[in-house]
Amino acid sequence: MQLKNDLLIRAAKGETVERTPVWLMRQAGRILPEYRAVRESLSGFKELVETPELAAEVTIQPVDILDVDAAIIFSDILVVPEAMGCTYEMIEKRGPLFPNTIRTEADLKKLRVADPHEHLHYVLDAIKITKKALNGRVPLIGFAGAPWTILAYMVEGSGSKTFSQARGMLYTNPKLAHQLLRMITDTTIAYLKAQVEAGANLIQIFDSWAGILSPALYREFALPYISEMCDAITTVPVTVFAKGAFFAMEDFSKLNCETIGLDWNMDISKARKEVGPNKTLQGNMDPCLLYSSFENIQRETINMLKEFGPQRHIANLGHGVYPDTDPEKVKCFVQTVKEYGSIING
Ligand SMILES: Cc1c2[nH]c(c1CCC(=O)O)Cc1[nH]c(c(CCC(=O)O)c1C)Cc1[nH]c(c(CCC(=O)O)c1C)Cc1[nH]c(c(C)c1CCC(=O)O)C2
Repeated sequence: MQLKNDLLIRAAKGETVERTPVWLMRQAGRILPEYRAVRESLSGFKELVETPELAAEVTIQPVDILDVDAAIIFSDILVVPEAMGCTYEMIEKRGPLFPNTIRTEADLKKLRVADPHEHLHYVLDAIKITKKALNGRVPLIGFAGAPWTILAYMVEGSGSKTFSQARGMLYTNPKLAHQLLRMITDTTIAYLKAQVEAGANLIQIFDSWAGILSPALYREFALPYISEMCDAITTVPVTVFAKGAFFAMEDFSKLNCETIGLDWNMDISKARKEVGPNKTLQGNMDPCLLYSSFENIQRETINMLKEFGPQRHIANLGHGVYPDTDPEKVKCFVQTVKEYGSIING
């Protein structure tokens, strides 16, 4: 189906756009009262993720309410470990918890390379329902976690400031780490291909814990698997967002992907030099700006647009929007990009 608003796709491919496209990581979720209303009627987060009609509904909410240029399918990166046989619980106000972590050869033996059509059909169904309901209004983004970030949760068993168990495994049992990364990568490639088949117009890979690895570990345990994933997705643009990986920008320039996401720690002009002219950059406003006044949001957003320049930029935050952000402030960010993104282009 022809997209009515294809700014995101054209910007990703480096085609000329009349205005910078804008969306927000974690736009579907707790910032919206409409999301909380759907969520409260259910037993928990997982029920929402696993009920395709409801996942589709909350996917479309930010398109209607925030007026963003893309939808991102409502799901989680943790559905992949679950499909592999390592289930998680989402504990209210605390985050994910894996009752059975993967730390030994015996743990690994209990896992499988998942078949997305068998074990992740609910996400594929949600994509199909969303596409139909969107009727081409905006592109739909599919996503998955990068293998290192998924390993981090499977080994650690929960969120952590240091992920010391997971990072430790890279030194104490690199062979086991590579075996696990292999299984995650094979599962994720099949899963992303199935998302594209179901209708995803662009794929984003989230490497949320990239920044806790040394450059050497990142090159051994993270980059090769991301590179493989980029090579495997050939029919839609791919975005790689590796939070904190300022040290890997030159490596990213060689990836077979269209867009690199930047967090707010990264210097825009330095990243542009290192990534080169042939990739689109996405980001990178500090989510905390949205706690500030409307005037500040406008001013800083315009500064950001000027720094990135009119082409090969997708406006976004440098990480997911924080749950206690006022949706009116999000709208201000989106509207500022929409207004000034064309003036700067013109
Ligand atoms: C690391 C990571 C996770 N999940 C995700 C990442 C990568 C992005 C990042 O770095 O933030 C990705 C994700 N999670 C969710 C989405 C939905 C789509 C969107 O971006 O709008 C996406 C893209 C929904 C969610 N995923 C989660 C919620 C909150 C659960 C709720 O509704 O109660 C939502 C809306 C829960 C979740 N999921 C995860 C954690 C650590 C938590 C708990 C902390 C938190 O709440 O943010 C794992």
